[in-house]
Amino acid sequence: MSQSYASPGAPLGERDHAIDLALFGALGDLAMRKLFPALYHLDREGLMPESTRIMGLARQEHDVASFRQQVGGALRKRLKSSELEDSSFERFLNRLDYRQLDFSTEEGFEAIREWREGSKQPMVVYLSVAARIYGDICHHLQASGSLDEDSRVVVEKPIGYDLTSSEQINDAIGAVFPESRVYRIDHYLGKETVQNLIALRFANPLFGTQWNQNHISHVEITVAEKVGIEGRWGYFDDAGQLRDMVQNHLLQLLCLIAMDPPSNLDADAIRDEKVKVLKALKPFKGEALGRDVVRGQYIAGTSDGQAVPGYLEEEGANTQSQTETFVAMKTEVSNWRWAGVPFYLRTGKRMPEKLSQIVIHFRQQPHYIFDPDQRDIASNKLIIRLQPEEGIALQVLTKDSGLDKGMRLRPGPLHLDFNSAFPKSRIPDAYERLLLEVMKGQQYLFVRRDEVEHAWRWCDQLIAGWQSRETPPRRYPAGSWGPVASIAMITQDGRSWYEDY
Ligand SMILES: NC(=O)C1=CN([C@@H]2O[C@H](COP(=O)(O)OP(=O)(O)OC[C@H]3O[C@@H](n4cnc5c(N)ncnc54)[C@H](OP(=O)(O)O)[C@@H]3O)[C@@H](O)[C@H]2O)C=CC1
Ligand SMILES: O=C1O[C@H](COP(=O)(O)O)[C@@H](O)[C@H](O)[C@H]1O
Repeated sequence: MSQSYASPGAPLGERDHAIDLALFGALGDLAMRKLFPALYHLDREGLMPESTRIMGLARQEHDVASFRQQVGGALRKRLKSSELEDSSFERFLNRLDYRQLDFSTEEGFEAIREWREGSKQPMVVYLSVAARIYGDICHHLQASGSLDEDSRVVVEKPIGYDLTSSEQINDAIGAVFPESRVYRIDHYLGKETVQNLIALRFANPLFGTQWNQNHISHVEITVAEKVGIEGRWGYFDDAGQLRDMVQNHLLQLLCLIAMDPPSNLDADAIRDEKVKVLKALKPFKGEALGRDVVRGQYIAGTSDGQAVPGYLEEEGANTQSQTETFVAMKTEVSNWRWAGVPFYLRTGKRMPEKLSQIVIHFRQQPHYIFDPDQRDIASNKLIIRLQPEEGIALQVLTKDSGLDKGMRLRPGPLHLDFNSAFPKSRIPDAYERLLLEVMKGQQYLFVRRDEVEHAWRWCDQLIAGWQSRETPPRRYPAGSWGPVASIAMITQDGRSWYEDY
């Protein structure tokens, strides 16, 4: 069943979307850093109905009091003191319950059925654990009679390691939950600016008419991370930056830029269009692999002026690893709208700053009448900044002011900075929005099974190409913008990565 993107429902705070949330992996990194703070904010802002209950589940021994204390400590560490009002804090902690459980065996799952007995609100099962145990948990929930026809499941990325493993995981989830009740998280879809992309593209005729190969010369998507591996070497080294970031976040951003207008704002209408883009992504063949893709791995360098170790010196590292911590590539969406328009993607760990942005470069005027020396700057750019400061800027050309300047052009932004444009509204974290949509039963911000699988199909052919070539990743110092080859890759087309704002 598809869900409406547009239907606003009743006013905030009055909607009937109370749930019983069973949070598997409640003591893990994601739960403590992201999920509990997001749930707390929803509660504090009056978006969590009174009867909502939250059950934490994990392997460690805790009673309810010590679990609440642990979550309370995590909230205090992560939230501003102005966000921690006593009444909201107490109310939120009082919603929490805890059961110690080993997810790999059925024993103990009846505790969830007992917790649910008599409850009239739907259960949301949030699997904040490694994907390899999603199937076991779903099976045990069903076998213990804990589910009903309204129960939903939320699963984290990455779903699998390649197409085959993702199909196995999706089959195991699908044996218990129909697709209409599966919420696959890609937290980039919950970011404020990503939401705005849909509004920008489909509510502004100005862009609607220009959004194709006749008017756009190329597109850049950069997701640069300042952090390194953050103690997740074991997970990351099996994955690498392509599986960790490109397969999901960057391809989702690319889909939202490249997709055709959906016929309406229903979840499936949007997802159908995204799937068409994924199917049209050009595979890398033959020499394109060496020419259009750059893999990198960071070596020791600096971050914020402090010395930091290289990837192979991180805690727990295997010193022979060839895993990439950086990828840059040039790809194309092979369809009528985008034929001949390169999409340049790059993402890496230990880059100089945290920066996620999309830059749409518009073509130059067909006939140019200004100073020939300024030809390079003479094009419009639309810059969509996801983080750190969310905003949208349209770079336009005006005349440089001053009597001595003649008809000199000057690029300048028409700039919408969300923080200054809407100073009273706090920009919510992606997980707040996603959790609220799960509570409401809206699927438009979640990834459908076929999207995940088409994305894997495309990544698998790239990884197979890498494996057949056996080329080691190129080194780049921590604190730099990646291997020089990634700059050469775009320069060979007479372009450069956009680094101003
Ligand atoms: N952390 C992040 O920033 C991100 C995480 N994700 C995804 O979110 C999910 C969770 O990640 P993360 O929080 O980092 O993982 P963690 O390993 O930090 O947390 C997992 C939690 O699940 C518990 N657990 C694992 N196996 C069992 C079991 N068999 N029985 C009972 N409890 C178990 C762990 O308990 P114990 O500590 O006892 O092992 C721990 O509480 C993963 O799918 C990950 O890929 C996605 C994006 C970002
Ligand atoms: O999913 C992941 O995302 C984070 C980056 O997320 P952001 O919201 O901070 O941009 C990344 O560090 C992590 O490796 C990856 O698993």
